[in-house]
Parts: sequence; C-alpha cells; structure tokens
Amino acid sequence: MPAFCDVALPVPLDQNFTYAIDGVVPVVGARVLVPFSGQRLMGVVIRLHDDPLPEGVQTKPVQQVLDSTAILTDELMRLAAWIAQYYVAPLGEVLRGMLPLAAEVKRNFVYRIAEPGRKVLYQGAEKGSSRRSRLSPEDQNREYAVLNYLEDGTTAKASALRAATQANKALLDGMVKKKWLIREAVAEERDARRLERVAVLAPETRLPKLNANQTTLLAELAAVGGRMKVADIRSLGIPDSTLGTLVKRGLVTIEEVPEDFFRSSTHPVGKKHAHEHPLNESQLEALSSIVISINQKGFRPHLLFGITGSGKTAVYFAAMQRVLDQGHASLLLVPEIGLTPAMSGQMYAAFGDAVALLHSQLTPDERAEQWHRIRRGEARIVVGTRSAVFAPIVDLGLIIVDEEHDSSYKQEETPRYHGRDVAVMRAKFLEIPVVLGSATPSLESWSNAEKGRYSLIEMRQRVANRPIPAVELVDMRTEFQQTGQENLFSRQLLLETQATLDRGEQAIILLNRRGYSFVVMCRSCGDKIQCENCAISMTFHKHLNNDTSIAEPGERLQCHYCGFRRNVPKTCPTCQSEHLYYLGAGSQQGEERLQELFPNARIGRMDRDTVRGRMDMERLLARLHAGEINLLVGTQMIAKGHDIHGVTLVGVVGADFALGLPDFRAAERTFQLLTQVSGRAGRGDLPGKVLVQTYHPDHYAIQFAANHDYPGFVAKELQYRRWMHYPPFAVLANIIIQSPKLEEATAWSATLGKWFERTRLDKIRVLGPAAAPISRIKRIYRFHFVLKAEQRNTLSRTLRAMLAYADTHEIPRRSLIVDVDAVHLM
Ligand SMILES: Nc1ncnc2c1ncn2[C@@H]1O[C@H](COP(=O)(O)OP(=O)(O)OP(=O)(O)O)[C@@H](O)[C@H]1O
Ligand SMILES: [Zn+2]
Repeated sequence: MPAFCDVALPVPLDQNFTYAIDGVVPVVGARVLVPFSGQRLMGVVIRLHDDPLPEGVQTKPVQQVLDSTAILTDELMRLAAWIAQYYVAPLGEVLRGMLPLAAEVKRNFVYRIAEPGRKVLYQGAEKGSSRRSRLSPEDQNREYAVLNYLEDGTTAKASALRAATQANKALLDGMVKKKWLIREAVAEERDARRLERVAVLAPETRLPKLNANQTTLLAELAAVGGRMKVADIRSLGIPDSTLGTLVKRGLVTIEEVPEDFFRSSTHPVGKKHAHEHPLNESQLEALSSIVISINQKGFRPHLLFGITGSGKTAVYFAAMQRVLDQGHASLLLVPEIGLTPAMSGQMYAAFGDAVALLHSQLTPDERAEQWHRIRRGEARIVVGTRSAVFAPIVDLGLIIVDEEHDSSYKQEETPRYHGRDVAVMRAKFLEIPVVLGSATPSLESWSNAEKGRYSLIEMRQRVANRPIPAVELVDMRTEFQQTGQENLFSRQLLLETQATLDRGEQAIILLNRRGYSFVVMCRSCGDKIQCENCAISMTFHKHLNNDTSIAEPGERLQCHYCGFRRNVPKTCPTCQSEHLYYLGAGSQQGEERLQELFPNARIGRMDRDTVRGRMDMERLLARLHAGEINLLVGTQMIAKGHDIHGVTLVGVVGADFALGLPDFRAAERTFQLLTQVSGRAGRGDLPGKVLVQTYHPDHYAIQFAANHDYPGFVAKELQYRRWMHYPPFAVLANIIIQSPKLEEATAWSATLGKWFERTRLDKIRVLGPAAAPISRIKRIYRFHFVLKAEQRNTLSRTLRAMLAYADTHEIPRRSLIVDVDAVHLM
C-alpha cells in the first residue's frame, strides 16, 4: 500500500500537495477531500508513491476518497496537463474547471453546543427565562430549544435545527456570535442527481404520548405505506417542527433519494430546420472533405471559411450524423450566445435524445446531471459553450467549433484557456478530425490554413443563390458639414429605414454600447464621472416609462466593469458645476430616438440590459421571427448568427470607436463585427442592404468589410502583424500585476521590470511595465507587461522563470495574472 498521494488542488500555486493515505487507497484520477490551510478542499489524485518526505515535513491524511475509479479519463488528464503547461496555470485549477461537479460536494455548516451555551442552558433551567435579552420571549425559547437539542454534544445542520426548533439562520448566527454555539464547515458528498427528502415511518414498537399534529402525521404516513416526500408533508399543512420532533424521537427517519429524472420533452419548433433542406453543391463539397477525414481517421484540422448565410450549420449537422451512423460521438462548440433555443430546437429535432446541452445557465446540479449522462455514453451529440470542450465524451469522433473567431471562447479567468485551441489539441490527442467554422476566421486560424496546417474548405456562396448584401458607407464628416448638426442617425439611414418599414420588411441597427450615454462629462472642469472602483467612465442608464423591454433597470449611472451604481448627480462631483453633459449614444438612447423618429415602428432592443437569460433571448427572437418587431436596435449581440429572414436593412451606427482602442486586434474586431452584422441582411427571399456610418471611411478594416473582401483584409492585416511582431507571427503573453495598494503594484512592476532587463532575454520582446489600459478595476490597481516571443517554448520558459523570481521576491502568485495568447489586452 503506497503511503502517500500527490493531489492537485484548486489553489493559485504551481505545485501539487502530498497527503498521507489513511485507510482507503485512492486511484490516480480520483477526487479526494483533503485539509488545506484550515479548509477542506476537493482535489484530484495525480500520483501514488512512497517517496520519503523531506526532513521535518509532515503530511496530513486524506480525509475522504470520493471516487472509486478515475473521474477523468487518461485523455482528459493529458489534456489538463497540456493546459497547465501551455497556459502556465496550476493543474488543480485546470482540473477544477474541467469537473463541473462542485455540486456533488456541497459545503455545509453544522452547529455544535459550546461551553458558554451549556452554561446558559443549565442556568436558564434553574432560573427560568428571566435573563435580560433583546430577543422576544419566543426567540428566547427557541434559543433554549436549540441548546437543548444540541445538549448531548452532537452536531446538526441549520435545516435540522429549524425543523426541530423553528430557530432561523439569523437566530443561530446570533448564538454563534454570543459563543453559545460553534459553527463548523463540513463537506459532504452527494449523488449527482437531484435528491429528494423522504420521511420514512420507523418500524414501531411502542407509541409514546403524541400531540394532535404528530398523530396526524404518523397516521398519514402509515396510510401511504410508510413513506412520503417531505415536500408533500408540508403541503398537508403539518408544521416542519412536528416532523422534526418525530425524527428526534426516533419515530420517523429521513432519507435522501434521487429525484425522478426529469427533462422537458417539448422543444421549440420554429421554421424549417437546416437539416431539412437538401444540401447544395458547395455544402456537399464541404461535407465530403470532412467525411473523408472522418473515414480516414487521424488528426485532421479543417478551417471551414463560409460566408454569412452560406449554410454552415447544415454541414455540421450532416457531418455529426455521419459520425453518429458510425457509432461515434460528436462535440459542437458554440459561442456563449450561439446556443439559442432555435439551435437547441434544431438539435433535438435532428438527434432527439442523443443530445446533451451544456451552457452557462445550467444550475450546478443540472450541469452535473448532463456530465454524468455524457460520461455514461448516453449522449452522443454534445453541444455546448466554451467549457463543454472538457465534456467526458465516450468515443468522441469529431469536434466542431462554430464561429471559431468568437472571443467568448477565451476564458478570462484562470485557467485562461482558449476553447478553440483546446478543442484542436483534444482532437490531436484523440487523433480525430476537427472543424473550425466561421465567416470571419481569426487571423491565427487563417494563417494556420495558409501554412497548410489546417486544410481550408471554402463556401463562397449564400444558400439558394441569395446575393450578399450591398454595403454602402455613409461619411459622417460630410453629413456634419451638410447638416451642420451632430446627428446620431444620418439622413440616408433614416430614409432607408422608413422605406424598409413601409415595405413591410425589417431593419436592424447596431449601436455597440449599452445604456443611454456612455460618458458623463462636466463642461466646466472637463472631468468625466468615473466609477469609484474602476478607472472607467460610468454609463448613464435612463429610466424609460414607455419601455416594453424585458428587464429595465431604473435611472442611474453604472460601471460596466464592477457593476457599481450611483444616482445621477445634479452637479459635477468635482467642481459642483451644473453643466453636466451626456456624450456617446448607447443602445438605450438609440431605441428612444428611433421611437420618436418612427412612432409607428414596432421597436425591440437587444443588449445585456434586455437579454439577461436564454429565455429573454428566446422571446426577443420569437417576436422578430413573427414580425412582431420590425425595427431592432442593439449591441454586437444582434450581429451573432441570427437568421431572421425578414431583415433587409442593417444600419451600423458607431462601430468606429473600437478602431481607436489600444489593442492590436482592434482592426480585426471591427472587420469581424461589420462583416457579421452585415451578414444579418438579406437572408430570406429579398436581398439585403447595409449602411455603415463612419468617421473613418478610408480605414482598411471598413473598406474591406464594405467590399466583403475577407482575403484582402487578412492579407493587409497579416502584413501589419508581421511588422509589429504580433500574433500570429509571434506568441504573446500579457502579464498583469495587481494590488489594491498602488505602491505595491508599482513596486512589484519595477522589480519584475528590472529582472526582465537584467536577464536580457534572447528572442523575446518585453513591453512595459506600463499602467494597464484600464488602470484600476474593482479597486485593484493594474500594471502590465506584454511579452512577445518567436518561439512558444522560449515564452513558456521565461514566464516560469519570472514566476519563480516573483516567488523569491515575495510577490504573491495571485497578484500576477499570466495570460498566454491574450485576446484582450485591456
Ligand atoms: N441547402 C440549403 N438550401 C436552402 N436553404 C438552406 C440550405 N442550407 C441551409 N439553409 C438555410 O440557410 C440559412 C442560413 O444557414 P446558416 O444559419 O447555417 O448560415 P451560416 O453559414 O451559419 O451563416 P452565419 O455565419 O451568418 O451564421 C438557414 O435559414 C438555413 O435553414
Ligand atoms: Zn467599476
């Protein structure tokens, strides 16, 4: 029997921890509960061994082994190790991200009586409840009941105490404060399935004296065969305390049993589904390239570059069907917003019960349930957002990443992996084909295709010979000269919108900022109202009375980074002047203006204020499909994948400002956004038109987007990236140094800056230290370095050396964020 095991724990430290094996020997890959600095943490066993411990080192024993077999397959363990290495992330944190099973080890609190509590109990028993207290006599009695209940030294959960004594959480917390009770954290393992509490009648010997409620409950239980759901007992109108007393007296026991598996079987049925059309020629061609790879087996990455509306979804479905026919499973990754009810509806329609959906709005229990279904091999078609790339799919035969350019594939917390890149790596380990699809591929993927690492599949036509929409630029500088006014909407956009509505068609208008005004500036002192916690202008959100949106917040200033809100001040917080000036129109203002301009239009808004959950999105899309909304205004959310056939006009208002952001991907993002939003026009029987209002009509990103010239854009952009040594011609990492104390953040930045200088790294460029573009978020000061290297291993080595140096100079690991292949440099 090995004496020790090394465990990867979800803590920001780049090492595993050794524990003594005490009793059950865990297998490698099993989850265990171990003590870690006063807490109980769940970790994964990485290695079993008998290595002698270093002098003076003591290990604590493993407290509980949670799995009898490895929870992750070798394949996923290997993937985890790769992620930890590639993204310079602690293995334990990687594993935590891969296992959505926190719900199974619920942290719970139990209460135990403490000495002072015992004293009170005994004294109280002598003197009656005459002691002075601010509590009501009822609450005092409840306190006594709690002390009484715990007198024998056992522990009890809050729920049990409440059932027995009616003491609520606040009362218990008060007792903890008075040191009458001790509160302890315990982790307990649960079944992944949702559990239901059932009251079970104990085999009876002798009935003690009972009150009316107690008699009723026992009679009810006996009448239904001795078992009843606790929830049903409540609905009989019998107080919880009655059950509690019976449990305490041993007449009834409580069991937790898995709830009946439930899944709603009604799925939204919309218009004709993609899989119902016979594939056209270019779809068939694309499919056949993928099918060849499927048949040949082996790792084969494809880049499916198909313009907007070329029918990529139908190709994915057909490929997955092929894999399913061969008895294998497929994984389809979609962007955060891509898992619309329409998409899942199509999935269920095509694949029925073989489908498992994994998205961010599942509860932990639901997520665990899906995870187990997938692991048991019941779900052969797995569709999900970013973290679904870790789904424990049995016999995976194909991975597809839809809208592979989408930035929601990048995780912006540790481990900072990119779902698309992990998908490619997983396919490589499994030796299976992977398809990355997009109308605007990332430059990384495109250059991989150019280098021949990915095979390129093109779909250059829209389905049913629909034309791609004509894009016209509206020069807002000329508009200003001619009208003498700074208008949000150009005359042409207004005319064309009116004409579109008059023809009974639909229009959508992009205003890529949410809220009413995104800057509030004082005309007297020039200050902008900033968030108290972040170096960010606050956004004004107006309260609209006539608003029919789904989730309308009240009037306020809001920080979009930390959520901080404040009332709208009457005067400037800096100089008290009354001349506050609201600049920059967001989607909310766009909606209000359009309502004034087109009083008869049926306007809808799509942004993060009106779309909080999947259901909001579903309702909005349903109203669009039904034509109930004929004018939609919104942020970039409106640009993503929607297939609304009545839309013939797309207006772009202010997509320019992104070009000015200090981020080397600004042009790429602008091009993608313009192309994607343009792609929403003309997807039905009528051709579409796009009007792009801009102050930079000559900028190449805008020019190429207007000409639907993706290859032209990438050629130019790649040239710039090559000159500037940016990805894909260099590998890049962003290092953020953060601290709530400015002095600390600057000192640490200087320390690391000197180290970078001294070590004179070969073939690696270091930019910084500099204040991060957003220099403070949530009261944390932020500085950064950008590292660019020619070789990936030079970069990794440097990052690790830097972390080691930081460690010896007492820069805490959690104050350093290492973001390999950073997507946002803000
Ligand atoms: N062979 C076909 N004939 C006619 N219509 C088709 C065909 N294949 C797909 N469609 C329809 O074409 C529309 C666009 O398809 P899809 O949404 O897959 O486009 P896409 O390539 O993903 O575009 P985007 O990149 O803009 O999301 C859908 O309404 C779909 O039902
Ligand atoms: Zn803030």
